[in-house]
Amino acid sequence: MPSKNNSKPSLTDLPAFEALEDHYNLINQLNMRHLFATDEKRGEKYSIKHKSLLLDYSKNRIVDETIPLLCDLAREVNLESWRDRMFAGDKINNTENRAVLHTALRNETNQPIYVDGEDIMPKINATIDKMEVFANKIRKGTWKGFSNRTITDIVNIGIGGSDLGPKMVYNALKPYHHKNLTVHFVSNVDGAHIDDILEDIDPETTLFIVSSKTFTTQETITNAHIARKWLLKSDAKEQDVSKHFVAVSTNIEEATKFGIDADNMFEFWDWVGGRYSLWSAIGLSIVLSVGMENFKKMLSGAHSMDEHFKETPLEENMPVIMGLLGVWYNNFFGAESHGIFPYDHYLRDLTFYLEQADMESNGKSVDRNGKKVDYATGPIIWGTSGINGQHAFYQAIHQGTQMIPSDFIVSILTHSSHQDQHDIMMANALAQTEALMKGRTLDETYSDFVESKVKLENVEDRIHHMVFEGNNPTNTLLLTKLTPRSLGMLIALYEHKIFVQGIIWNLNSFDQWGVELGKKLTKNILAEFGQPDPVTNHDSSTNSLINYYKSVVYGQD
Ligand SMILES: O=P(O)(O)OC[C@H]1O[C@](O)(CO)[C@@H](O)[C@@H]1O
Repeated sequence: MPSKNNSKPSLTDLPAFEALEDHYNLINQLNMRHLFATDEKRGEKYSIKHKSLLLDYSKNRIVDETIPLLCDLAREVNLESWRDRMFAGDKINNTENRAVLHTALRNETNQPIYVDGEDIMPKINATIDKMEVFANKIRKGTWKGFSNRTITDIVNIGIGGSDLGPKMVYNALKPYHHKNLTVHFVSNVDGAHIDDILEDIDPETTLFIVSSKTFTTQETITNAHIARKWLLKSDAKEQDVSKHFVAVSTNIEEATKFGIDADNMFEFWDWVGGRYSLWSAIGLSIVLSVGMENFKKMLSGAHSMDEHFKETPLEENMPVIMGLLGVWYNNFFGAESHGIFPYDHYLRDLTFYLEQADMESNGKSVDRNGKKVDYATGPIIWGTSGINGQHAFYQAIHQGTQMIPSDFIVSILTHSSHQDQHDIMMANALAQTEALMKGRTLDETYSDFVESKVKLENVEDRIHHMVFEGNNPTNTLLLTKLTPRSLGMLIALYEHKIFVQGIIWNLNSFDQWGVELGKKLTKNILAEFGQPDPVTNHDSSTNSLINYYKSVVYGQD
């Protein structure tokens, strides 16, 4: 058994962490209501603007000393040097010996970035050019299917990072879609998912993109084979497959084995993590839909957030502040989850995307040296469209026993023609963060009744149910308008927030070993479904569940 390098002190032993503990003990009972009442400038003071993105973090349980102390912690763990190493292409993904360079994919400056002595910018640019040429053919209708018809439907087959990012962006950029192209996303290995889509499309006018970093993911490869068979059940012949299938992968060998032409392959590289890959060729479905010009605007927005992250002092740095506030609640207040609530219909998939981005990155319990941590790491990320959440789970945020820090994300200008509806949504978002911060005291609850003149039976018994403690932390992120550029900024903001937290927690945020064991056991169980005898080699629960399944489906006892 190899020994672990335990020489580095734990996060909780660092002087800056201990200073934060003392600070927490001093201020954790303070109420934000009081803090707002005693500082008229609080809202303005605790906000950061970067281009069209405004972060108001004033409704957090902080005082003037808090952010500097959190920044001391960031400095003590060398956040700035880790950040610079990431941008420079150092192999900071130590368990896979890989660089972490999704930022290179949006490196507008085109300054060389080296991996193993090779400048990677020329190959990034070549792939972008290849994507553009291909996308233009589809978008202009010059690429023809086997029966000489133009393509009207794109099906992206992928899962995890090869699905969530492109799907989230596709939905977010609806106003920029090509009018004659619809993109569908298949991820689930449940045949019902692909069936639902195949039912609505025509093999003569459909293009499949098989998107898989590894090209070995069971769900994706299974779905890709189903799609291929479906195509060949029409009048299409083997030689027509290349007109209807393209691949996006780092594994050219496997994609070739699947039967995809080299001309129809769009490459990316092992220094792009799956959940950070929407900026790469994995974004092909986005380019097909919104065009390369808009895709480049999204890259440019992300690049501007990269520059902000690299160049702004920690105390005014948006991703740093968001990351550190998360650490404040996680490690000091004991919050276990973090809510993401977009108040924008087009951003409805953002939370799902961030669940993977955040939890696959920082949901870890050993540090980058393999040592078990003795502090909390990545929180549970959850949420949905805010306005829907209000009528579902906000009850628990307002009056439950758990602290749930959350982000409210709102676009000021709407793409919709219904300004009155947009006003309602905006007012709701602002009202929620105000209510979460302020709460409503017992006295105020009484006065509200008196004012409203509502006669309630047994007010005395009920009144306590109507009190809101408040003091619930929120961030408000305002986008001037949801555009390719502001979307790029927003996504990069969260990527860097996750990075900041990973560094504080001393994690490798760029591997995902936690997904492997389940994949391995799936293979064993799948093989056992085909065996005639009952299985006995698992625990008694798994044995009986497998045997029950086999008896119902295959009639085996
Ligand atoms: O793009 P691939 O290699 O098919 O992987 C899909 C997803 O599966 C994972 O490896 C998890 O199993 C994710 O990290 C990744 O985004």
